[in-house]
Amino acid sequence: MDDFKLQEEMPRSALLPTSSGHLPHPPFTSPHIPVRQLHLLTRNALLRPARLTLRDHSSSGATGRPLHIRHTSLHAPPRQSLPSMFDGLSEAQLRAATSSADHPLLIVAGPGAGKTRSITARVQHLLATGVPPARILAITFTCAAAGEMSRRLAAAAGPGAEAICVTTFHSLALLLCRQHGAAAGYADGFVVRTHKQQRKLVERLCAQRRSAAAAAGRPAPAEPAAAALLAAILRAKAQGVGAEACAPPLGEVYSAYGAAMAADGGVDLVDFVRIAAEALERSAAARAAVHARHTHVLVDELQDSSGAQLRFLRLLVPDPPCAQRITAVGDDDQSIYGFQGAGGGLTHFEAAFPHCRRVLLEENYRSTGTLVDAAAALVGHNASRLPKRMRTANAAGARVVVVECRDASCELSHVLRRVRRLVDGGVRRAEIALLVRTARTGGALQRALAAGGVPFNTHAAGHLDAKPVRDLLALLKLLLAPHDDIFFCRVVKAVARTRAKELLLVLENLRDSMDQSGFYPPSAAKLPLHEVARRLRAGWAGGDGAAPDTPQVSPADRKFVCRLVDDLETLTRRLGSLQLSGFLRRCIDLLHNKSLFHSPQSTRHGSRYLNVVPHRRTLLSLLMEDVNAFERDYARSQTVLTTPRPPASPAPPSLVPTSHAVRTPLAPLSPQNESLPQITEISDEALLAFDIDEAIATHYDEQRAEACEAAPPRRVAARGRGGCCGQDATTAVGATLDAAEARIRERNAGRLRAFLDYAEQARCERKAASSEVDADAITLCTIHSSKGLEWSHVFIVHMNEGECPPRGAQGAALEEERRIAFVAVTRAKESLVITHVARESSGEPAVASRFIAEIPPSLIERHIEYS
Ligand SMILES: Nc1ncnc2c1ncn2[C@@H]1O[C@H](COP(=O)(O)OP(=O)(O)OP(=O)(O)O)[C@@H](O)[C@H]1O
Repeated sequence: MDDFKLQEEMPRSALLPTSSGHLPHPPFTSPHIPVRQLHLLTRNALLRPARLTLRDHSSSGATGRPLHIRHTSLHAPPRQSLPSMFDGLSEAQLRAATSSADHPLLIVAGPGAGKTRSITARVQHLLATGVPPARILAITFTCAAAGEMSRRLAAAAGPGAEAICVTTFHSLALLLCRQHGAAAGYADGFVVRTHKQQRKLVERLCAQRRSAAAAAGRPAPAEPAAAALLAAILRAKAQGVGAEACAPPLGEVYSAYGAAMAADGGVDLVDFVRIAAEALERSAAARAAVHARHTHVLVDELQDSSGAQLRFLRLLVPDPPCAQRITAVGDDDQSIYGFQGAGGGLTHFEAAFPHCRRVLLEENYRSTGTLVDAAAALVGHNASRLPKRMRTANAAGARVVVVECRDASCELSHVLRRVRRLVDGGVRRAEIALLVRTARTGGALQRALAAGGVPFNTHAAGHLDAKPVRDLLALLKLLLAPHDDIFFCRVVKAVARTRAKELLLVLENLRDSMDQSGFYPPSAAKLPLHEVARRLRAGWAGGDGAAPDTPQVSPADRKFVCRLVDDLETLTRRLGSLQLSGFLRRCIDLLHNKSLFHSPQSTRHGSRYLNVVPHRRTLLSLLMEDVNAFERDYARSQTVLTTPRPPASPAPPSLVPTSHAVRTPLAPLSPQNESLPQITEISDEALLAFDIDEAIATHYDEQRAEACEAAPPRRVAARGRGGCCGQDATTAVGATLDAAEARIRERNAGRLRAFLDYAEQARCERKAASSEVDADAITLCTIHSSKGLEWSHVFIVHMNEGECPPRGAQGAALEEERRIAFVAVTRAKESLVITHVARESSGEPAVASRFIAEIPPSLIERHIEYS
């Protein structure tokens, strides 16, 4: 074979297809190369960032000879010669994937138009053009979407994709808050309040307002329910609207809510993004670090971003004249989180990045022609939307089946019959989905499916919502925030069970009396209950002054308090020595309901905690799946979101077991110890495998001897302690181990905090991890949870006025409801069945959803089912 060689230093962009899909004229030299080899060569150039020389191994053995490429053969731009990562992409998708990275790019696409595919191809394109994976930041809205994107990238781009930071808005903002929150006035140790805690706070504030009104002789203020007030506050926050801009009573409660959260050191999910944005706005150093770390940003599902998220996003990218390398993809017709303050993401993006280029993807690859037409007609009734024309080259397929059922029970049996018919006809259960607008209908369906023995998965399930898990999370939070009474009370309830209420009352009374007793140092602020317990325990043990006079504490309670305080201290110590999964198991051992972690997840019908039937996994195994998923993301986020470390130094003689890797040095030792081998910072992998208690117990003497051997004899002699195991050396090694333990504990605390943040976000998403999905089961989920997914056969159940849309929806709210219905319709690939009832369970006549009437009658096949 002739020798061929690529021109060295040729820009790889020269190998990329132009916007028309043609390969550009290449700056190659020399004669002949077969098209197949050219294809390979081009693909290699795209996939390998390094300079490329192709060698002929056919004749010359291992080293091979450099190959030269025939110039003319590259002129031919046949589609089949395009690199495989672009194979099958449409012209528009190709344009989206390969458009210049130096400009902001907005990909606007309809459902099933291949957004996910295009954004994955764009990442591949960036990698192929030499962008290091660690410089790429991909942001999604949910943990589940982030997991899906990671999987797709790994499948498409191989191991290199591991280093890409795929994260969610919340996770990224949280991490930046923890790292740079001080710039916005927030300490690292802030506590993330759960939704329930937020609601309770609003309830308390409302109660205070009522009491204040009663005390002043005024009538009680007329206020919406606490849940509605909280939703309004969170929505306003997400939209960047302050309390001062809201009318009473919302503005007043909002302002009191903010003050109470700040006093408490708590934040809610909306706060992260705001705090992170404020930190980036105020700290040029933080901004510079983020810009240097991530040169290319990609955002999926942009339509779901709120004003606060857009502001945050804008700060992740440098100002012009620097290149603004950001790509966002979204569909305004699928914006269904307006109730959380999202909306207008696409137009806001174009305003934030004025030089943004736009690519439109209109072809639907998912659904039949009939379904595409039905969906387009439905959403066409919305006034506020970007102009878009959905089309498909797919076959017309069957008409949409609309079934009017007598009532809810008739509807459920009808749906079940149709599902069975599909399965009996050979359809895989995994290809069927039942979509509902509300969890109430979902609960009824769940009961029907369970009673009918039909296996199903539900994306509304949440093992993180199970009580034992919430108890465990409270315990973990208490370890990180021992001053927090909310967590302490929950832990006491989880550990002491029936005695908890009385015991907490005793502790609260003791706290009140502490200042007067003289036994305890007076303090202006209330002592945290955990601190009260700790002081009691120390006093009873005779360690902290005289034993307190506490006749009101029964011997059993006293024993309980001592044990609890000791256990919490032990766990805090163990935090410095155990990997996360092991640590969680130790914590579970403390809870009275620990046996529940080892039994299969139970079913709770009819509530938002819908469940999977049959399900053999235990709560513990589900939790450990979360831990594993978290560990994968965390390890990656730590390497890609923090400042690069200096190169690893060779490991010195180790003071820890040799299996535990060691890296860069810790803070210098004190002068008298300086010649001892230094304990070094322990790597993440070592942290995972390292139990310092065990290490100290098992290896201390051995390590001490090693350390002393390593110390220069001059030093030991100078100390005059007569040998390598002298006091100085022992103290030095002990101090060094202490320092290492403290450092590991600090890092593990950071990891635990990040895990709690992760768990809270996953819980809020109310989405089961995809690993929970049973492959041979149909899917039952809310329409919101179905976003981004697709099935061959979809049922939308209970499409009635009052359900979809809910009662009273009008204007923007009605348009959002229509988009929700649109999302549901566009999940189907082949068939869609919509059911509604003629009579409510109360006996009242029911009305079919107006959205059904907005689908052209020619696309509908109607049935009536009253049997
Ligand atoms: N160029 C293409 N040729 C054939 N099939 C395609 C193409 N692009 C995408 N698809 C298929 O179309 C379906 C929808 O793709 P994808 O999930 O990426 O769309 P999407 O725009 O993210 O959809 P949605 O927003 O509705 O969730 C998938 O089954 C995908 O494999």
